[in-house]
Amino acid sequence: MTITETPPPAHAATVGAPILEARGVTMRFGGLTAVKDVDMTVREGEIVGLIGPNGAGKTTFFNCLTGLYKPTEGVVTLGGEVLPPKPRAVVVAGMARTFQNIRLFANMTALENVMVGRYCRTTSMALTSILRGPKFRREEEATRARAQELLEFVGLGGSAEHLARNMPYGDQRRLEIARALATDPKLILLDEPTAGMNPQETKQASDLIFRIRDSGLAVVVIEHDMRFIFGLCDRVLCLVRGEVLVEGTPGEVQSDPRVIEAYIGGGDDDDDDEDDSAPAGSSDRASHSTEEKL
Ligand SMILES: Nc1ncnc2c1ncn2[C@@H]1O[C@H](COP(=O)(O)OP(=O)(O)OP(=O)(O)O)[C@@H](O)[C@H]1O
Repeated sequence: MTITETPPPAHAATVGAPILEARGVTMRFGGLTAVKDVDMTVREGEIVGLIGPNGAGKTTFFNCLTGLYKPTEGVVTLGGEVLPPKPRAVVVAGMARTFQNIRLFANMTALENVMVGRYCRTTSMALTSILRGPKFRREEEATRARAQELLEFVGLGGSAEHLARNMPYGDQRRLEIARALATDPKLILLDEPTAGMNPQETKQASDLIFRIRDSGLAVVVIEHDMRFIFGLCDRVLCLVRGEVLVEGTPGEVQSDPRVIEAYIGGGDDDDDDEDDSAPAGSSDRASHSTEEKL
C-alpha cells in the first residue's frame, strides 16, 4: 500500500459557500440498499474525493446527484435550489459529469462532441436551426469557438477534427471532460477520470483538475487510485456498503485504520479480474479493480 506516501495537495486558495448539498440520500434497488443516508456538502473552489471499495455505492450516489436515478429518499440542492431528478434539468442547473465508461459520440469529431455539450446553453429554436438563419449562424460560430477553446484548455487543441473513436484512451477521457465543461457547470463530477491511464496521463489529469478548480468550479472525483486522490483533494469521503465511513482531510482519511481495513476487507464485489492486456482505447480499461494502486 502506498497511501501513506502521498504528496500534500495544492489546496484551493479560497473555499467559498456551499454549492452542492446532498442530505439523507438513500437509493434502494429492491432489497439492496446501495446508498444509505449519505450527506455531502461541496463548497465553491473545493475538490472533494469519493473513495470506497468496489460496490460501495459511489457511482450510484453520482447517479442520484445527477438525476439519472431518483433517490428513494433524500434531497439534493445546487446553489440552494432543489434539483429535480432529471439529467437535463441538472445540467441546465449547473452540474456536469463524466462517466466511468467513456460515453462519447464515437463517430463524431472531438470538436463536434464538445459542441454537443454546448447546445444546452444555446437558444436557437428548431425552426431557426432548420432555416439556418443569421441568429443560428452566429450561435453556431460562437459554439464552435467555445468548443475549440475548451479543447485547447484540456490539451486537445490539435485534435479538433479527429474522430472520437480513433483518439487514444487518455485523450478520450479529456474529451469527455471538455464536453462536460461546455455545459458551463458550476460543479463537475468525474467518475474514475484516471481509470486505465498510465502514470504520465494520470499526472496530466491531476494538473487538468487543478486548472478546472482554479477556473472557478467545484469538483467531485470518484477514484480508486489513492495516491491520485490524496494528492488532489481538499476533503475525502470514504463510502463503504453505501454509507459514509469516514470524512476528512486526505491526511485524516489515509491514516484512519477503518479505511485501510475497508480496502483490505474488500467491498461487496470481489471482482478482481482487471485485464491489463485490454487494448488502448478500450473502455474496458476503466476496470473496477485497481487495488494494486492502493
Ligand atoms: N441499477 C442497479 N440495479 C441493481 N443494483 C445496482 C444497480 N446499480 C448498482 N447496483 C448495486 O449497487 C451497489 C453499488 O454499486 P456502485 O456501482 O454504485 O458501486 P461503486 O462504489 O461505484 O463500485 P465500483 O468502484 O466498482 O464502480 C452494488 O452492489 C451494485 O451491484
